[in-house]
Amino acid sequence: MNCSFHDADDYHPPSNKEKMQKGIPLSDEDRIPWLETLGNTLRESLVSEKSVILACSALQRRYRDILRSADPNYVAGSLAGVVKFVLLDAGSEVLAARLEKRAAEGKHFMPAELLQSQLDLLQIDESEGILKVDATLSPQTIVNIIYTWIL
Ligand SMILES: Nc1ncnc2c1ncn2[C@@H]1O[C@H](COP(=O)(O)OP(=O)(O)OP(=O)(O)O)[C@@H](O)[C@H]1O
Ligand SMILES: O=C(O)[C@H](O)[C@@H](O)[C@H](O)[C@H](O)CO
Repeated sequence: MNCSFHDADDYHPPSNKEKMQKGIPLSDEDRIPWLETLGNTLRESLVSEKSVILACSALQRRYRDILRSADPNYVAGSLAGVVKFVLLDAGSEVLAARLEKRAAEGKHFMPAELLQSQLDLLQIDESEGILKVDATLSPQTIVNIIYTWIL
């Protein structure tokens, strides 16, 4: 897609990762500075009109607004800016199975037991215009759908 990519997990301070590893959900105090850092990272691309993709669990509208404010022309409360969101949408059973497999392979710090706390927080308002893509499709199909939507 000819743009830079960031994984939000790479921006968590060690204290956040240690907390999650112990099975303790993050609080807003843990998340807000992390989201502000992510917003600053996005802004570095957006100020020079470069496209950038961030993979991030921005579960709530207020978290997404911090990322929306990375748009140099952001108007508080507006949904019309350049920052767009895509939800990789799957049921809790699919997500649990994937997380358990990933954790068992020792590939990730996030234990599957934290899934329910994440789903409890997930809030997607239709008015936000977020693209929902079925995350059980193949990765290539998912990319094609997103690419077509973004163009
Ligand atoms: N479209 C897909 N089809 C089948 N398996 C998938 C698909 N997408 C991801 N997975 C699998 O699901 C697991 C979680 O994927 P991944 O680690 O990329 O998720 P993530 O979005 O980065 O999650 P997190 O937000 O927890 O970091 C991985 O084991 C991955 O192989
Ligand atoms: O805000 C949060 O609670 C965290 O960002 C989590 O969402 C994890 O980092 C992620 O799910 C693991 O990849």
